Amino acid sequence: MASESFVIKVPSSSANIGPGFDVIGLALSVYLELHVTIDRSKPEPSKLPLNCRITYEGQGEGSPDISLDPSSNLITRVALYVLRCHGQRTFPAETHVHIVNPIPLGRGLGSSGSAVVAGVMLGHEVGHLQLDLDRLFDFCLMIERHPDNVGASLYGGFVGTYLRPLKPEDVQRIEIPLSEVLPAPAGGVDTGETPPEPPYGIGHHIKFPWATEIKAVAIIPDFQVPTHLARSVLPPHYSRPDVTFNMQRIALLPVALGTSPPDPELIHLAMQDKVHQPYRQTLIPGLGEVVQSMSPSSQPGFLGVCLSGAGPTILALATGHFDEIAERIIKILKAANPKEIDCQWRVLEPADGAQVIRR
Ligand SMILES: Nc1ncnc2c1ncn2[C@@H]1O[C@H](COP(=O)(O)OP(=O)(O)O)[C@@H](O)[C@H]1O
Ligand SMILES: N[C@@H](CCOP(=O)(O)O)C(=O)O
Repeated sequence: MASESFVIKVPSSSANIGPGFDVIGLALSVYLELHVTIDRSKPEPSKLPLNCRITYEGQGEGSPDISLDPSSNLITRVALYVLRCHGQRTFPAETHVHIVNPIPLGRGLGSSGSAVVAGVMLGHEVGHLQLDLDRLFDFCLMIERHPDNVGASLYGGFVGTYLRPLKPEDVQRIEIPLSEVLPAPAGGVDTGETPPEPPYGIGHHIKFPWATEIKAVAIIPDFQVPTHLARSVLPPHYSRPDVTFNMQRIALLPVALGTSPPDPELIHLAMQDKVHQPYRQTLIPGLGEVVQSMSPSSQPGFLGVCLSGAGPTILALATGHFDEIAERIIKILKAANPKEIDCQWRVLEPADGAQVIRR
């Protein structure tokens, strides 16, 4: 085959949906795309680093967050990890990856989870590896260590994710530091070593139904909250009443969001959380007030509200009156922020999982 081209399309996600911290995820209709071309027709060896050229358009274009060096870019580093676990040291000559990314970075809409899924699928496709989706999930989980956002982006829809009990030696393997899984820069000194392969069957998912009347209104402030920072403010231990509170709600949530017509009071109750949102309010001024002040009885069309992923995006679920809901939330966020902030908002739908499109 002289040349090959295909598109990898991966949805964004909203993780947690209130009480489902590190468990529940919803794939959303904003998509990261990789337009990949492999030109095998040139007789001489490729002069490209790692045989790969990256171009990029979209969120964060030109910023240091998005490297165009294949040994540093998150997507191509992840692809190289998958390839190297299968005895392939570089991309096939000459590989061009054009990234089109409308997912805002560091806002809690799963940009990094989508990038990891896209990277795993890229390695899988260019290496012609023939792995199934569950094995691809294992690779994603060696990098993004919580399964909710990558699970939603890989499998699509509204999902519950969980980690299987692993053998002691496999537990040690999934705790290998990220720096060993994805040495940076990947193309620096190539020791020729095979990186640590994921154990089989690390994660699992289950798809929940989603009532078609329910839309997701994403209110996206114009500042970033890196996920590692939003995780660092969480306590190491929780009180029994707080854990019980979340377990009671998480037992309701999939049924509440899958039942048509939706019951606004039940959904509002089922989206409450005491495990992560109260602690993250310190990073997202106004979050507490949004959660406490919005209710179905005072806001037509409104069902419930939560922090999207690690934030700062706020996700309201609603059946209508989207503009009024978004404007009310934006007003609260603006009033609570000491600095002037801007917010964009969008009405999104649940999305299908990651796909490879060949024409
Ligand atoms: N398409 C992409 N290509 C390369 N790197 C990306 C891409 N999307 C996200 N990233 C990396 O992930 C970081 C954001 O990750 P994170 O803090 O987890 O926020 P988010 O909530 O958006 O996932 C970005 O700063 C960037 O380094
Ligand atoms: N469960 C994680 C999800 C992080 O999602 P992201 O979209 O912010 O990357 C968390 O809440 O930390």
